[in-house]
Amino acid sequence: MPSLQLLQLTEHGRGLLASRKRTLAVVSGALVAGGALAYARSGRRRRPEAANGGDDDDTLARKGERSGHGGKDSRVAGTKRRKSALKSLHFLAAILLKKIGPNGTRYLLGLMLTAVLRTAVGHRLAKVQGYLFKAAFLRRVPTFTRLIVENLILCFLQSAVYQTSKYLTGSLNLRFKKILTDLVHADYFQNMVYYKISHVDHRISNPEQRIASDIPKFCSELSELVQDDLAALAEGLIYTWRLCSYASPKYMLWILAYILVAGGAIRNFSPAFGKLKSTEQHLEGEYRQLHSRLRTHAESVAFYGGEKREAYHIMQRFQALVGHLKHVLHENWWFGMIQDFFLKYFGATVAVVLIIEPFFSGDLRPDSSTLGRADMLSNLRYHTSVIISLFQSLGTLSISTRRLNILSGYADRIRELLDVSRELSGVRDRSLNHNSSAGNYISEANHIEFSGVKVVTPAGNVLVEDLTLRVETGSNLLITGPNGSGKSSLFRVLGGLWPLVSGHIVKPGVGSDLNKEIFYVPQRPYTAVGTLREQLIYPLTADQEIVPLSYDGMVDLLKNVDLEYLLERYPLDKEVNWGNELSLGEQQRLGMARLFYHKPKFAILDECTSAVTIDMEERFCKKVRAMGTSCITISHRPALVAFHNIVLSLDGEGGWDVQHRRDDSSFYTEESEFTSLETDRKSDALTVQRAFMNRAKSNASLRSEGHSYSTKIIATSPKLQRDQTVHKPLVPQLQCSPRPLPVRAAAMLKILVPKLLDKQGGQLLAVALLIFSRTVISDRIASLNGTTVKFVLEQDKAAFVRLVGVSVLQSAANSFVAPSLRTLTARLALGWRIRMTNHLLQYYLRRNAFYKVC
Ligand SMILES: Nc1ncnc2c1ncn2[C@@H]1O[C@H](COP(=O)(O)OP(=O)(O)OP(=O)(O)O)[C@@H](O)[C@H]1O
Repeated sequence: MPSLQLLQLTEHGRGLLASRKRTLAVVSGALVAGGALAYARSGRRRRPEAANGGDDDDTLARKGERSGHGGKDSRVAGTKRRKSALKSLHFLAAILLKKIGPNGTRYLLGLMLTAVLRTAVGHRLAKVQGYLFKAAFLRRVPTFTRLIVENLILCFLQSAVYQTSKYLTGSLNLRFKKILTDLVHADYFQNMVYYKISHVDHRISNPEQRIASDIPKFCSELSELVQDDLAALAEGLIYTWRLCSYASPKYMLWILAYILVAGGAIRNFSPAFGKLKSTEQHLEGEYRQLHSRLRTHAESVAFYGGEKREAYHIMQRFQALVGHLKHVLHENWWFGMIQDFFLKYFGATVAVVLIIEPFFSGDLRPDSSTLGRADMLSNLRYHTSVIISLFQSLGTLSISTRRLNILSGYADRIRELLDVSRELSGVRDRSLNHNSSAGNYISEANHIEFSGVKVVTPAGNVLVEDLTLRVETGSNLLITGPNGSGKSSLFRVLGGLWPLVSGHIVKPGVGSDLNKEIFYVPQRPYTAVGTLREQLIYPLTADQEIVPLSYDGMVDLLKNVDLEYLLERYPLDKEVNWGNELSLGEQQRLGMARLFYHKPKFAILDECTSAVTIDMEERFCKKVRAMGTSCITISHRPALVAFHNIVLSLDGEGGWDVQHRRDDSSFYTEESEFTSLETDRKSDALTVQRAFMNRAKSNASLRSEGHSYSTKIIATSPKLQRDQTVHKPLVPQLQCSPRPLPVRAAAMLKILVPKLLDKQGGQLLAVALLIFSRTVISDRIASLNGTTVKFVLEQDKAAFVRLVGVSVLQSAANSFVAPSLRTLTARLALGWRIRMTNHLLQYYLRRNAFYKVC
């Protein structure tokens, strides 16, 4: 803004200005025309893209956006969507305010206080800087020195208050994050909602993205908005009061009128930023999910050699994300031009008029004396600060709608997750209600009983019809049937993972987690990352143990399943990713040891011995029996029939039958009333049953031999001498000798800008050109401000009006250059992201690198 130095503009300078004005007008016109042409072209380019179709979410989202400009229906739908998103924002804001607590309240109050302090310090600084102008003009050195010292102190205070305000904003952000994350977790970890969301409900595609990314972004943007708006409110109020007290209130009214009209006009153009943000987060989530899937199934993909297929899938998702990001950049670009023009640059011209007007005809008009000119400079400096601060604060408040719009995009996704989680966490409660009108409920008893239970998949396929079966404590049930007949699904219903659609279930431990009384051992037991001890006591944590598991206890448990060598291989406190390091058989044996530790009343063994030796399977069954635990075993192995006194056979088409072992070891049959034609699947089930009957006899003779074949082999084999020395890893470790910085920078540059004349190089040059244009325009604006002061001193109204015209042109040029620069920089960043991703994926998906790095 005005400076003393600029007062020294000469006649020659004015001449130069006149010729430059023409140049500037031509350049501005060219830039605006170029911008309009580029916009029209990019709009045309996008249309065929959409016409080509592609059913990805991005295209759909864009279709939705665009159709919003067309049909009335879609406009109504757009308005409804926006309203619902804003409702979500209100909903979350109400929760945050309710749960903010004393600490959060302190942060909020602190932010209010710092906002007022910042304004007060800023106001005093504006005054002091005005006095500085006056002291310099009158050459009063002692006053000037005192003011410089005060100015320095105020600057320090301002930076201290600003940093405090940043700290408080960060703390408020953390508080918000904690409240929302706790709230989501409370339902998400209740009643197996985390399972139901992805396996049963399917309304929410990637909950982890919403929890780990949407919540932090929402909280960070909300706390920033609170800080900015509080500061803007404090500045708005204080500067309005000041302006009205030393000049006329009409200036304030003009500013307000301008901001309201400009803000209203901008709002009409605004794209649905909330929806765009929501789609962006959705696509980011899908892309990340594919990467996590690859990590989880790295071994299988590597064995199949499926990296090309995976790369294709990942790149497809990445392309959808990039397409959407480009669309967002485009929307930001054209909207940024309109917003910047009205609120920043043309607003600045209006501000200049409001700053200068009282010096031509108002209360601040200078007299011709030296003191009068000095006063005028001082007032001009102060008045400029007041008007600019008022414009800025009202501008900040008026763009809050746009920021709220973006926030509502996150809010909608978070609220959706909260609603679905809450709904799913309440499902169990309905079936726990004994007076359920539907007649389906779960109640407590010492045994397990199914009465008229129907098992239906989330897709609606009936697997078991009207099952009636009772398993007393002490008896053991074997469940058999062809693949996909619903064996595991029966326990999904028993455990409450799938809803009980009809019938009555009785089981111990109702209302608590499945594992308390009924312990589930799956085929691939879940092995959490942690120490060996943590695997054995899972899902308990050390502080939940009633009697802590001692080292000797661990040795006993592991000896039972021949895994004691793990104690030698892994130090006790070493955290290991057991799922990656143990074979399936070892993992199954670890799962058995876990069962021995928990000693539940009932154990559901879901093909949990499929990968261990027959000998180990027998030992396991005997041990479980000796523990007094009743087994409900799902298995295709006929050998296991000897350990069970009930066999339930499912045919996968709703039918079932139960065979009870009599004391004489023969079975009698109890069939379901549900009969169907003798299909292939039914005959499969019969074959399995027959095999059970035959194996039951042969197993009895085998058992009489005392020792199994494998036991003999193990007994005669020499004992393994375990070498205590530490072996060097056989897989070569990555050599990480750090390369010098210039070499790394050169390598990075080679990836990011391989050629100066390609697309990225061109963008880089365009950014440089735009930065240069911006500097030229800023320089012109600075000269213009100086010239303005000169015209005020000379009271040359005609020259001032001409200058305002030039200022409008400069504003137009700037409102093209600034958003274009932002967009181009963001496009450059996106281009580099694409390059880096392609470069990394090329190596990551080659020669099974994705498997090796895990
Ligand atoms: N989340 C789900 N949504 C829809 N259908 C499912 C879901 N989970 C399982 N199913 C279907 O339910 C059927 C029964 O599955 P289940 O896992 O109970 O079979 P199973 O008898 O244990 O088979 P297997 O012997 O192969 O382990 C299968 O056809 C399966 O495709």
